[in-house]
Amino acid sequence: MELILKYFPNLTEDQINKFKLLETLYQDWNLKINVVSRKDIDELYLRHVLHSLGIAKVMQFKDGSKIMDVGTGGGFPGIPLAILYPECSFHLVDSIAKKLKVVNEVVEGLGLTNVKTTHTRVEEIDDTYDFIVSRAVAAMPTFVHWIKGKIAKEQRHDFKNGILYLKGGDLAEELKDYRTATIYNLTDYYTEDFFETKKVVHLPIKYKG
Ligand SMILES: C[S@@+](CC[C@H](N)C(=O)[O-])C[C@H]1O[C@@H](n2cnc3c(N)ncnc32)[C@H](O)[C@@H]1O
Repeated sequence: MELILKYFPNLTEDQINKFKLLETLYQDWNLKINVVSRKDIDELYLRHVLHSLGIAKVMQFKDGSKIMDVGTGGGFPGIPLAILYPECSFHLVDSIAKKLKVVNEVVEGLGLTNVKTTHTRVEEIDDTYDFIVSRAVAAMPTFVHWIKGKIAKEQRHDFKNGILYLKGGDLAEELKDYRTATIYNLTDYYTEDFFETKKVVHLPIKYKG
């Protein structure tokens, strides 16, 4: 938890309590339904919470923003972002029901009122969002295809509406067809070795009505 405060020192009491409670909730639920690997649960704050919040280091969501987390799995990056941005609404989507069971329990345990979850493939979602966030779900071309038509028209941020994807490694090949993509190295914000190869990719997506 100190790790979170090191990089996000202005959290409210309520946010601190929620971040603290995450560990207990994930430990309990992970025993029943394994959604986070054993190694990762021991380093929940580094590998999951801080990593998810990397998106918030790159850009800040304005109050009232609508965000979808595609392939949220156990709730990452959606849950940590929902704690950080209580005035934004988050839609967490996954095609595997048992993962969402854990997410729903965590959302309830935290008392988060700004999160909704849907058990479906993202292709079936019929709504629009300011931003679509994700981690470890699909290569960019597939992902872009899936989220077609799901980006809102109205621009409310300096960052253009689109995708904010947590990715790692060499992205040159994967992103070669996306000239408008910008890569942000998380090492610019975090000093822990874990972030050495970790990045946030921002890909603006044009609204197609
Ligand atoms: C490797 S896990 C990553 C989970 C989480 N984002 C994380 O980083 O911890 C990938 C997740 O994407 C989900 N997924 C894959 N394709 C999907 C699709 N088309 N629509 C919704 N969820 C999908 C899977 O069910 C799985 O839970």
